[in-house]
Amino acid sequence: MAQTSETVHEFEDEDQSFEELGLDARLVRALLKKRIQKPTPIQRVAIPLILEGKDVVARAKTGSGKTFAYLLPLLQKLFTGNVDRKKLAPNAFILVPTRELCQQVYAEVLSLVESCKVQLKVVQLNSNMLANDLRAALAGTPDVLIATPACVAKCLSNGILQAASINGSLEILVLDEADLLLSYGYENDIKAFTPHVPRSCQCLLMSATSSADVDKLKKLILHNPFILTLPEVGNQKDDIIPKNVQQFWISCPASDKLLYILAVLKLELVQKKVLIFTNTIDMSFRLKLFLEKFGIKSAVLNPELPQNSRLHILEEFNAGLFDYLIATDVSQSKEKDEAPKESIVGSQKSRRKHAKIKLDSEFGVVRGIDFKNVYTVINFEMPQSVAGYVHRIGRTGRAYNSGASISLVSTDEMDTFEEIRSLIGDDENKGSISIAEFPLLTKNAVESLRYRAEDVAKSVTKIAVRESRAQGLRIEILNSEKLKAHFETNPRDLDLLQHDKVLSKNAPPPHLREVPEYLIDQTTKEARQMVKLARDAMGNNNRRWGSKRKLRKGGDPLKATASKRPHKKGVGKSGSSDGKNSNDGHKRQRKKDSI
Ligand SMILES: Nc1ncnc2c1ncn2[C@@H]1O[C@H](COP(=O)(O)OP(=O)(O)OP(=O)(O)O)[C@@H](O)[C@H]1O
Repeated sequence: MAQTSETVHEFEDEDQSFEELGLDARLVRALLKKRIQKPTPIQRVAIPLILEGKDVVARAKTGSGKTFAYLLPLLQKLFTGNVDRKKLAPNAFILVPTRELCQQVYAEVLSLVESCKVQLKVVQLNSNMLANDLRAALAGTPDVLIATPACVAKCLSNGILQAASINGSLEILVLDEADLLLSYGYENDIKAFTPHVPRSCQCLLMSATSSADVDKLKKLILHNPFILTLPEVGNQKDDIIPKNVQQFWISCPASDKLLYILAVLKLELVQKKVLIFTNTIDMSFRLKLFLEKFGIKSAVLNPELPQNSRLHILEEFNAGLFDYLIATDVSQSKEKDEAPKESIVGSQKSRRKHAKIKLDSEFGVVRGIDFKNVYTVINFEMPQSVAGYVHRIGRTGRAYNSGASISLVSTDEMDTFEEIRSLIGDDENKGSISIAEFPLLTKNAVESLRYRAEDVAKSVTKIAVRESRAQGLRIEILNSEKLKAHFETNPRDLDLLQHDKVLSKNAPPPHLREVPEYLIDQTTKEARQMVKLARDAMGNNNRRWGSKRKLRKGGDPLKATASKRPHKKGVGKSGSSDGKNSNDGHKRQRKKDSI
């Protein structure tokens, strides 16, 4: 396919409104309902080009609003164009790498279509659906299809979608998270599909990083694309992480990671909500069990769980029903390659009886998923690539909200970390872009918790992990069935199930729920107080674009202290204890705006 490209460098008017970009009034109103007033830079450039019918390759940072950058003009074209009611295949295909993303994009499209009160049929398909269900979903030919490439390939090979129909109907094709599509193994699926994409079809390719894979896709699919590389994105190596995310790291032995994360969380040195990444499912459960002994409740998210549960966990976390989510990033672990693997449902005996449960190869929580209001991302285990790091950190600081990340780096992980650091940019002059040592955690603070942490860590044995993993899975399978039934009648009910249930057989001992004041040194107390003040100053709400509300200057303790390390004086002994544990008083509330 022909390959001429044009690069857009300048994005003049920062005050341009959605109307000025040529967006339909109905869409503008729908956005206002979501409290979205002003376009982001990528939206300012991409929307007019897409409305003009240009092929576009857009590369912009994580969380920069790429989804609306293509969705808004795509929907407008379908609203205002002459939709062919007799067509035999959808007019628009949106291909994404994971089911979670399918669901997320689907929900976004549906809410816009509903708000705009237009007649458009939208479906999402996944490759787990039976041929009959796929056929039923495609009956009456939807206008927009959201699916993984594997699912489209399956529909083609089963004759559920006809190549000729696609060729006759497809007007817009979007490859979202293009930097991922090939690494998720969809190359053959995409190759099976592209010959049927008509020459006239407008193709859009969205990505957060540039890579050989993106180039490959570009060559495979696009005609004369406009390549959008935002000035703020540029080509510099250090600019792929939003500037509003402060990155920190802590050096610690692998065997002390539980102790360090306990100190960071229990001493309240970071802001909530917190998203913690591990590389294996077992490690997620180990961490969950460990933390719950100290009264820190968390939910785990991994590819072993049924899809309903995964979606529900994401919804609940986004709605603010719990503050700590431990996500297994299988893209960074061997577990990905081991799928399908044996289930660990139940005991050894019952395990033999159970069929194998596959890890879901279309699972992905790291990339593209729009976690709402995550302030802190913690790499409990380091990702194994720079791209993995960028996408994990990109789960905070979304939509120009502020955020922070902390990577716990052991000696074994130092090489990877150095590589990440050199690619992300880590020199003195780059200020907040560099990955700084986490300044709020003192050696004393860590040591004060060592005895308790080591004691508890010993009790979280391999068997305990296995059992709780099996129990967690059992609960979620039950949940999943309930969810299925329940959501048919109450699609928006979030309160049915609780995903951050305690899995330990024994209730957490009361004395571990509180850290006695005498154990906390003065520096840590001050750091904790600063984090609390910052949280109060922000109302624990991250800012949105277009909002007049700004962070109080110097209100963020990490910014204030990133450059100066705390003095490591002796442990302050104070007999007083306010004994407050934010988890204990945590109220399960529904936050309306983030559903
Ligand atoms: N113009 C806007 N003003 C305010 N918020 C916005 C705007 N556009 C999008 N958002 C919000 O910003 C968040 C991030 O958007 P989106 O998921 O599209 O980012 P992304 O660039 O696709 O990120 P990633 O590369 O991680 O997938 C979403 O919650 C979205 O609702």
